[in-house]
Amino acid sequence: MTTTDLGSTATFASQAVASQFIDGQWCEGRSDRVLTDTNPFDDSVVATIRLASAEEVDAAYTSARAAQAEWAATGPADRAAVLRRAAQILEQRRAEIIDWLVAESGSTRIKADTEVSLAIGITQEAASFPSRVHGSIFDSNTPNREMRVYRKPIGVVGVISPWNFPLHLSQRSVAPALALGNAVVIKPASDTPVTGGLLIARIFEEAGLPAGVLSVVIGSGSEIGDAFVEHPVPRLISFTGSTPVGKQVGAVATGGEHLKKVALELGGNAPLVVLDDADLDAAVEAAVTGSFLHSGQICMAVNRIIVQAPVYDDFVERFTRAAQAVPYGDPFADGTLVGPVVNDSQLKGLEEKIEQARHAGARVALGGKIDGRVVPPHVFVDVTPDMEIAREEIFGPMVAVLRADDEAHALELANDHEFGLSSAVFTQNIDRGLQFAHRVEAGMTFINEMTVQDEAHVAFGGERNSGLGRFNGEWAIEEFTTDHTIGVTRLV
Ligand SMILES: NC(=O)C1=CN([C@@H]2O[C@H](COP(=O)(O)OP(=O)(O)OC[C@H]3O[C@@H](n4cnc5c(N)ncnc54)[C@H](OP(=O)(O)O)[C@@H]3O)[C@@H](O)[C@H]2O)C=CC1
Ligand SMILES: O=C(O)c1ccc(O)c(O)c1
Repeated sequence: MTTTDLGSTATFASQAVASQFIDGQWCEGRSDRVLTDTNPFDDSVVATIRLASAEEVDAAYTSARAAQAEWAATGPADRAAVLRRAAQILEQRRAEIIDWLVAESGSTRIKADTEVSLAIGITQEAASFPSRVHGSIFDSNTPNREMRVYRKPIGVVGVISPWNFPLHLSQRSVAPALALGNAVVIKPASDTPVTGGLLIARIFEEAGLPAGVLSVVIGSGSEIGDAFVEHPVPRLISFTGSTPVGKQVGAVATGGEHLKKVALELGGNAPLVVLDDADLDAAVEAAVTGSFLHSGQICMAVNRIIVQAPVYDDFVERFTRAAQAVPYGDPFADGTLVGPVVNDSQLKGLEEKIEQARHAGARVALGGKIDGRVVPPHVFVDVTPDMEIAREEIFGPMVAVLRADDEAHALELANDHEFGLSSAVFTQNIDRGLQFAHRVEAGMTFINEMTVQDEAHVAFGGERNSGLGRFNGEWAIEEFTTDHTIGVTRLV
């Protein structure tokens, strides 16, 4: 049972949130479709929301454009104060937010608590941005002229977020964009309209963000997605989700009538490499958490464990034993690491992956009976790189273990996929680890740590089909601002 009544009243911070939030108003959508938002563990209804039509998308962007100039002109200290208040409110309402994340997205309490901390971290980091933005002045080759480069907000940012870390993966675009003087419209995933957007609206409403600067439209990507992306107002679309949809969003954003920037954080297929001099206890612990936290529904999750031959059998035995002890089931229960997957579509995909892996000849070192949407941790060993379980993003509580003949073969296996987001290598020789890490084709590589890492002041993002751009810290300042060169000539 949750400690917060999340029935059809669907409230957060004493505000009914089962609606659209446009230009500072909580209002009904005008689509003829109603979204029934359900708990993936027990199918209980957590909210019912009439969806937005393209008209609401237009109203949200129009109000954002109208409000943005005044918000950008707000002093840096005042903008920073709103972000700091939002971080305080996130902390004050941590328990209620955790209940919402568990009920709406099937998050375990451990993961939900981590996600609230991540969202607070990026909000606090964003609060430092207003005073960190600066321009440059250059001497000119033209007499009596000065060349000035002003760093300005982009204008209006459209944020499309996924269901796996709905609060944080919206907030890590929304908070920096707002802090830097932009206005924002969020379209959260249909599985998580409240934790992916409407909670954020309520938090910034309470923090004193002026009306219109932030709006949230609830609608399905297939119905309003193109209208949301190709609208003339947004100057940047910040998308987090699958690679196929991300490519589609990128094509619409750059191929439509109104060209705009895109920031894409897409899929992953993280390798965790165990070299022959690794601390196996550390490698096992990191591989378990990295593979099974949030049922593996993380873009940085360990999908492949690549183990150098001399330690392969020992690692497989220890890892399988540790995976067997992973608590799975009711996400409300303290200690659960593996709760339900988010919806039947994801469940079907995982059932197919299990069959494909068995059929391809992978040995099932650990499995179990699926109960509802709870998939027990699965470990496939003796996997070869040609198998789909090694090539495709898994996004579930399962992992493939591959044997490497030597270090060079381990690197070849680690890079043998289309993605390039996160990765890890275990060795007790740091210089060996660094040399290996530099040759991994990824945006992030961790030596002697699991692959799921995110620090608000450090570059986050991927290479190849894992996306375009970086989040966090100075990289977010770059992403959510633009340069305006102004030449100043004094007539003599
Ligand atoms: N890198 C990451 O962090 C994540 C990766 N994934 C990957 O995506 C797969 C499926 O997850 P899912 O959530 O369905 O991811 P999707 O990529 O399908 O959805 C992500 C977001 O994009 C929206 N969207 C869908 N179609 C369009 C469109 N044509 N134009 C604009 N926006 C659109 C979705 O809205 P709606 O929900 O209404 O469809 C959602 O808000 C997972 O199996 C995993 O591989 C998923 C989540 C996070
Ligand atoms: O894309 C993701 O799955 C994901 C999850 C957690 C994070 O902190 C993050 O930056 C990305």
